[in-house]
Amino acid sequence: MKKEELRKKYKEKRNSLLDVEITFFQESIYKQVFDLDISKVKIVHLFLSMRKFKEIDTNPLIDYFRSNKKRIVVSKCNFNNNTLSHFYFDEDTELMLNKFGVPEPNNTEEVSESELDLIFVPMLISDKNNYRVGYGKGYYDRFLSKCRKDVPIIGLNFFEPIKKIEDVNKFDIPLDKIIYPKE
Ligand SMILES: Nc1nc2c(c(=O)[nH]1)N(C=O)[C@@H](CNc1ccc(C(=O)N[C@@H](CCC(=O)O)C(=O)O)cc1)CN2
Ligand SMILES: Nc1ncnc2c1ncn2[C@@H]1O[C@H](COP(=O)(O)OP(=O)(O)OP(=O)(O)O)[C@@H](O)[C@H]1O
Repeated sequence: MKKEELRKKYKEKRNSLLDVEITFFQESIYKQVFDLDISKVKIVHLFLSMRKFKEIDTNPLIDYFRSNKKRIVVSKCNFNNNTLSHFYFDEDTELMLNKFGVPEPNNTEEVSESELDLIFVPMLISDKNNYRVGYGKGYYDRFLSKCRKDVPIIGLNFFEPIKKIEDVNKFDIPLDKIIYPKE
């Protein structure tokens, strides 16, 4: 299937998940994140969920990384050119919802892509080659192209990867790992 069709299909699938399913799936996803080796990581980039679209709640992961003395970085959307800028998200950082419903930090220090040591990315679906489909504006493809090449990029999703996204393009960057509910 192609991205456009996959976007529609997986938006619908996610919307129809029950709260109990989401809770169950998230527990499995969190456990797998807690098993990652983070000994060399200082700065973790995470997304803050669009709750209206039933994205994975990343708050427990933020708590986990903070309690392990990692600094958290989150993004702000630049709507004029579909790029992201990145800012520290500390315990006292205020958040405001942007026009997409994504929480964004207010008045904190900007961080360059090269400083990030571990990156978690949202998605609608991925395939067995670790390519992802997002909301189709290229925010994450532009962002990931600027990160250090040694940095693990980990996708989080409620759904198992499909066999193949048919219309992968030259901007698509494959992820290093996809975490989805298992066992
Ligand atoms: N939590 C989270 N943050 C993220 C992403 C994400 O998938 N999840 N993104 C991943 O790339 C970027 C945001 N991408 C988005 C692209 C489109 C829409 C969206 O709602 N589009 C509506 C039209 C909204 C409008 O223009 O007012 C639509 O397409 O119907 C939302 C987010 C950056 N931040
Ligand atoms: N690094 C880049 N430089 C210029 N254009 C890009 C880059 N990455 C992606 N694009 C463009 O952005 C558009 C959206 O890309 P794509 O369909 O892969 O989005 P997506 O990965 O589903 O969405 P998102 O990254 O927002 O979650 C495409 O037209 C693509 O050509």
